[in-house]
Amino acid sequence: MASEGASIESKEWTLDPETEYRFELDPGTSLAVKLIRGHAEVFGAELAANKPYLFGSECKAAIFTWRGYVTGQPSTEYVSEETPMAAYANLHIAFEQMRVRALRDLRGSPVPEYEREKSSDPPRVLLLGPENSGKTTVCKLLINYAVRAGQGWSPLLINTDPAEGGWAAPGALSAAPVHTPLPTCSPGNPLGAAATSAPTALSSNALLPLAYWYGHAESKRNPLLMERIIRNLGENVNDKYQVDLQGRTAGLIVDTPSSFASGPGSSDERQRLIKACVDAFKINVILVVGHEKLNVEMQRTYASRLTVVKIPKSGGVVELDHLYRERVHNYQLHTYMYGQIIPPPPGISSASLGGETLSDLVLSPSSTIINFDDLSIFRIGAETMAPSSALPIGAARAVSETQAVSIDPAQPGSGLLNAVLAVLAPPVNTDESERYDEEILDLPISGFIIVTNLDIPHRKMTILAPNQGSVVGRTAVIGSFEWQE
Ligand SMILES: Nc1ncnc2c1ncn2[C@@H]1O[C@H](COP(=O)(O)OP(=O)(O)OP(=O)(O)O)[C@@H](O)[C@H]1O
Repeated sequence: MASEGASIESKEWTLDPETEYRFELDPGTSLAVKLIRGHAEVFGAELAANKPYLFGSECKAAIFTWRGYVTGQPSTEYVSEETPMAAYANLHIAFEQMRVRALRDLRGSPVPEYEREKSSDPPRVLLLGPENSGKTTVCKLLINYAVRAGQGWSPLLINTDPAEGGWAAPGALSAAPVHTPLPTCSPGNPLGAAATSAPTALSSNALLPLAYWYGHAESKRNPLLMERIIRNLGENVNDKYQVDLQGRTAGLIVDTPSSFASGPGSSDERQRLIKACVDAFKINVILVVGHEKLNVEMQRTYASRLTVVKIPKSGGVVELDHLYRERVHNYQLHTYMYGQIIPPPPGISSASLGGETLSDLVLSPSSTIINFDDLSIFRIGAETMAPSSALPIGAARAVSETQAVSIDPAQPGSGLLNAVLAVLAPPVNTDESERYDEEILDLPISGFIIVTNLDIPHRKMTILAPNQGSVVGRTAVIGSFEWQE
């Protein structure tokens, strides 16, 4: 460990093979990491040598390495010799073999005798686990290893955790083919940046996600809507695979919310959502992260038709509390509008964020005044909604969970001020006879806006959007997320 100059606190760590340096950052602090010698990776994304990498926005992560050099002041830092990386690497090898068999089958190449009995299905993996079990991290790791395998795989990463945000704002469920390793530098961009909110010339930003708007952080708030979105994502994935046969061989990985594994919601609801994922994405492997009961439950339900594997939880996964999760939602919305801004620690002038130059990641949103009538705004279901199972026997809902209710911005209590709105893509089919009542639920998101001011007397509102594109005539949907700068 060595100190470097008066203004910065720097330390040098020498790590043994298969150990990791773990850190947790406090609000407002950042960390720069430079690899001096050997190989190192952050959740599967390799670090280039002699190049400072920045981490910020209360990032919690680990660098799995042989030799490193660290500058900054993490609130918690330590080296761990106990990691489940060997088990995760074995999983990756098994998935890689499945991909190779799928590609061989597609190309009609000869199959060796000892592999004749094996299936030629690519890995389509569902990750399940309780809160803070490291599901998202395992997904990222497995995707990054696949991308780095040098075979040109672009597996699909599907995020069904509405609290995660993924490539869109929190509240969205999304899917994207991943071509380059996903960086981890801030929880504001947990899965790397999407091309829709950042310059497309950057390699790690070339992600083009398909996203649907759920609008809430908890999946139990509107399970019917969740299920519908999962099925919509599944249909799109299957349509893609119909025409992209080679892309199909890379497989897919589905991250899920912790409420699928445990929690207060009813067990039937959980099971229904898991089944929706299994069916929609034609899952053939379920990975259960460190949860014995869920593993047994999944073995009982699915072992006859697919593989269920229990995998160890990493001791490095940090217990994230409610307040931290709220701050992360704010970071995500800020990042969506303004790009990824992390001031480097004192003494560090040139650093990169997940491999990209700092200045390339800054965006300037635009604030525009529009008329109330320029935008049709809807809410899906009622504002406060008890689950159907909690209604008195025989009682029916006034507004169903999947009904789109129009919102009048002029009404006091519309809930629009500071609300995050998802602007939906226009329907592909403009033929009136083909329109249907719940069409709005099946339209993907084209972007997000925030209502920053309401001028009811003049029937005008101010909106903040990441670009200057017009939203006049578009349809937007509100959820339960709010954001203020
Ligand atoms: N080995 C590790 N060392 C340090 N931090 C880690 C490690 N693995 C995961 N983390 C951190 O722990 C936190 C929780 O991990 P992650 O988001 O993967 O869990 P999860 O099970 O998906 O969470 P959720 O409860 O939101 O579903 C994240 O901030 C992640 O970066």
